[in-house]
Amino acid sequence: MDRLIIEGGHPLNGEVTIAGAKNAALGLIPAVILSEGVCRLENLPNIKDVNRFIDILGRMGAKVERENGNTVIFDTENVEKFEMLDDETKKMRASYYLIGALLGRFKKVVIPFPGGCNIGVRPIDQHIKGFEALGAKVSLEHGIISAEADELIGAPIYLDVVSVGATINIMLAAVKAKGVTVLENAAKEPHVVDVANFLNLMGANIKGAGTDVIKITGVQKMHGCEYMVIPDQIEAGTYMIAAAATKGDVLVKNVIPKHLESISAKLMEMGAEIIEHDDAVRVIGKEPLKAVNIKTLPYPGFPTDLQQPMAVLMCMAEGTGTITESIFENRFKYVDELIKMGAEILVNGRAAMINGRKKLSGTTLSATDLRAGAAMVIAGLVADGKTEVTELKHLDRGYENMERKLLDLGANIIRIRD
Ligand SMILES: CC(=O)N[C@H]1[C@@H](OP(=O)(O)OP(=O)(O)OC[C@H]2O[C@@H](n3ccc(=O)[nH]c3=O)[C@H](O)[C@@H]2O)O[C@H](CO)[C@@H](O)[C@@H]1O
Ligand SMILES: C=C(OP(=O)(O)O)C(=O)O
Repeated sequence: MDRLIIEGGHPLNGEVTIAGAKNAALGLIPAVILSEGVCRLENLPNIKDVNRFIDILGRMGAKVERENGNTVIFDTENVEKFEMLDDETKKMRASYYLIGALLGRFKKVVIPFPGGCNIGVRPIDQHIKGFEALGAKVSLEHGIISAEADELIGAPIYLDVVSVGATINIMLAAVKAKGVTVLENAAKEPHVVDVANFLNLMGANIKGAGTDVIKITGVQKMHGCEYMVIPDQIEAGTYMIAAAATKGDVLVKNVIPKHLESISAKLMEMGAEIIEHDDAVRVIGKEPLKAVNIKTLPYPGFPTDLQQPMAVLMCMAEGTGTITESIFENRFKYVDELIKMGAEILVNGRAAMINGRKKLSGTTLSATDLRAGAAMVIAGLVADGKTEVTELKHLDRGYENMERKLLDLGANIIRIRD
C-alpha cells in the first residue's frame, strides 16, 4: 500500500490548478446512460472513483474513448446491462446513481448497496422514497438493491432530509418519466446544478436546480452533447486551508469563487487574507490565527467535506474553537490520529472542541477516510519533523495528483509506492 512521507515546516507558495469536481463528475458519468447519442465530458478529475466509474460503464457495454486523462467520450448505445453486482460497484458511494440512470433507461436495475467513506450510517431511504413515488418497486435484500417499474410517472416528492445523492438520483430517474416531478427540500450544492445543466444540455427539462424546489418535466428522448465539469469546491478549499495553515501565499486557480464563499468567510474570520479574482482565489496565511466556531451545513453552508482540514487549521489558531458536524453522525474518526500528533481536541457527540496553539509533531497516521486523509496531509505539512500517511486508497479516491501539486507549491512530500 502506498504511503506519503512529509517533512513539515515548508510554507506553500505559488499557484495550484484545481481539477474537475469529484462529486459532480460522479453524477455526470452515469447520466450519459440516458443519452441516445455520444457524450463528451471534459475536465473529469483523474482520480480513483471517477476512473472506477468510467470502467464500470465500459463493463456495462458502453464504448469509452479516452481523449486524454481528463476528457472521455461515451457512447452508451450498446449498453444492455441493468445488473452490476461486482466489487468495484460496491466500493463507491456514487454507484447509487446507477439506480436513477438505469431506471430512467431500462426501468430496471440491480446493484449492491453503495460503499464510500465510513462516516456514518448513510441510508438511502430518501432515494428509495423518490423512486417509489415515481412508480418503481424497490427492494433491499442481502445488501442488493433491486428496482423495477412498468412506467415512471412524474410525482411530487418531498425529501425529509436535504440529500445531495437523493436529489441527483431522483433527477436522473425523473428526466424521462411521464409528466412533471416536483422535488421539494432539494439539495442546492454546485454539483446538483452541474448535473442538472448537463441533463438539460442533453435535452432534459429541469428548472430550479440550485434552489430547494426542482421541477422536472419528463422528455421522451435525450441526445449527446459536450460538457465541462465544474471545478472541485472541496479540492479548492483543501488547498486554501493548507495555504493558511502553512502561512503560505497560494493562488488557487480554476475555481468558481462563489462556491467557496463559506470557506473564504471562515478563513478571513480566522485572520487569513483572501483576494478573489474572476476564476481564482489567493490565500495569504497570517499570524496569529483566531479560533472560530464552525457548523457543517448543506450548501451554501460550510461543507462537511472540509471540516477535517479546518480542524487542523484550528490547531494552529489562538484560543478554543468548535466544529459541529450536522450532516454525518460519525465524521470525527480522524481526531484520534491528530491527537497522536499532540493536538488537543475533545469530541463530544456531534461537536469537537479544539484548543489551538498546540505544537503538532510528525508521526505515522492512518487515513481513515478521504477527507481525513486530506487533514492528515495538512497536519504533516505544519508538523515538526516527519509524518507518514498510510491507507492512501481513500485519499486517491478524491484528489488528483495531490503530492505533485504540493511539491510544486514547495512542500517536502514524497509518495512511497509499496
Ligand atoms: C458521492 C458524493 O457526492 N458524496 C457526497 C454526498 O454524499 P451523500 O449523497 O451520501 O450525502 P447526502 O447529502 O445524501 O447525505 C446528507 C445526510 O442525509 C442523510 N440521508 C441521505 C440520504 C438518504 O436517503 N437518507 C438520509 O438520511 C445522510 O445520512 C446524511 O446525514 O454528499 C455529502 C454531503 O454534502 C458529501 O459529504 C459527500 O462527499
Ligand atoms: C464522503 C465523501 O465521499 P463519498 O461520498 O464518495 O464517500 C467525500 O467526498 O468527502
